Amino acid sequence: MNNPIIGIFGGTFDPIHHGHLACARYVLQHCHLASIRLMPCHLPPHRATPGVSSIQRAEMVALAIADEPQMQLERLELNRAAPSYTVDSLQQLKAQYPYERLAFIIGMDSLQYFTKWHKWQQILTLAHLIVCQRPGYSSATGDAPALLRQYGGSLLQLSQQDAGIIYCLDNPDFTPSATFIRQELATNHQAQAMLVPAVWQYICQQQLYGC
Ligand SMILES: Nc1ncnc2c1ncn2[C@@H]1O[C@H](COP(=O)(O)OP(=O)(O)OP(=O)(O)O)[C@@H](O)[C@H]1O
Ligand SMILES: O=C(O)c1ccc[n+]([C@@H]2O[C@H](COP(=O)([O-])O)[C@@H](O)[C@H]2O)c1
Repeated sequence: MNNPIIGIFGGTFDPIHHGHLACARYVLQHCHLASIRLMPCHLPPHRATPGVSSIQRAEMVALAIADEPQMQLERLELNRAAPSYTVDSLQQLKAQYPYERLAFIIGMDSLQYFTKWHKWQQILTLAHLIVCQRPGYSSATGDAPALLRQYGGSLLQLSQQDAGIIYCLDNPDFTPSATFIRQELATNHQAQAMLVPAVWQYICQQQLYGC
């Protein structure tokens, strides 16, 4: 009997939106994971530091998943002053949960440049990668084809191996992006349809994103 797999869904979550939640629910439904831990990064490695603090982004994640029993907030990157490299977080999680296997969840846009990530080969020794399709991004471009030739595998392989499988989901399009939401909030002060109501209320109360 293999050890259970915990999903780790890292993100800037600036802010968390229905696309993130739809991905996480789809993964839970299709990959038989024990649970998913949503892990907001403190200092994103490959983009500018967000205007909204990591504590506020984490509070929005907590509000968004309050009614999702299989999802938890993972705070470990919030306390690290260094760039939020995934390899460091997975190492820390492995030490914390020695009997569990890990799967790191990303969108297809992230797979496109995965070989630029810090110590990316080591990431694949610590965890599987589960990749959600994302509108506008294809498995035929960027780093994806070479990575999938070398590491691509089935759900059965994912369930049987400890780490190192890249498994691509066949999910429908989940359209929201945080960039679009930030633009809508700054220009029209409207983006409720793409946000959990409690997150929308938090954004209004804290006057984030120009609201
Ligand atoms: N709609 C979506 N469909 C599939 N994957 C998504 C979607 N939105 C986000 N993701 C994935 O979730 C992870 C965290 O995303 P992130 O917090 O950067 O949100 P984002 O919407 O991509 O933000 P931004 O527009 O600021 O880049 C990334 O791996 C990203 O690919
Ligand atoms: O470790 C890296 O080099 C690395 C490079 C880019 C992104 N990541 C992680 O990937 C997740 C999604 O990143 P982002 O920028 O799309 O929100 C988030 O947890 C980041 O810390 C990690």
